[in-house]
Amino acid sequence: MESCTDWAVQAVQQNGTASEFVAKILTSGMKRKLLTLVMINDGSRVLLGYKKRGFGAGYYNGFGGKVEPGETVREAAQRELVEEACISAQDLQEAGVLVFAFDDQPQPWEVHVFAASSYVGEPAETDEMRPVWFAHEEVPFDSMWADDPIWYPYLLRQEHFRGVFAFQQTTKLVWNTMV
Ligand SMILES: Nc1ncnc2c1[nH]c(=O)n2[C@H]1C[C@H](O)[C@@H](COP(=O)(O)OP(=O)(O)OP(=O)(O)O)O1
Repeated sequence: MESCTDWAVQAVQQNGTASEFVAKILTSGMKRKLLTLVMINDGSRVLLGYKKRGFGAGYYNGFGGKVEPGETVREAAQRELVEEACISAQDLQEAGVLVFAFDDQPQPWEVHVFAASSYVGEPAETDEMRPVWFAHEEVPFDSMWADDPIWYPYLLRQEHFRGVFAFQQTTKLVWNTMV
């Protein structure tokens, strides 16, 4: 894996930050952890999964996870969607990239977000996720990661986005910028 994305490092340097650890983590040349996130959007609703276990348990989110060795990011996105929601996207499009720096995780995370409007299969509950449709105006941000309300508007407008987010103690969002 490469060191952290240049645009994220530049964004932090140009905008400054209240959180010293963000600059330190992103400019240290530390390897990043690659993850995926797939958002199914039928034009008026999004399909979210209620995370039943593991990282982010208790939150609604898109479907995704770590990119495994030997996989492309796109292959990982398709695999995670099948594993977590039992569906396969037919029109997977790159929607944006999110970089997360944590004060309590050893590496920055780079999450590649994809959007799709059509799929094969029927969304079904798995060990990890319970899928639920939400109207665009009823997305349950109170039960989601704190960064989500910042980039969802771009996703719903189908505008490509890149964001950098700093979290303390895993879930407390302390700084962000959209690039
Ligand atoms: N802050 C934030 N906003 C939006 N989405 C996310 C975050 N943090 C996150 O981790 N995510 C997303 C990115 C991934 O899609 C998942 C987390 O993946 P995870 O379940 O840890 O990965 P898996 O590979 O499925 O893990 P195992 O269960 O197999 O260990 O949340």
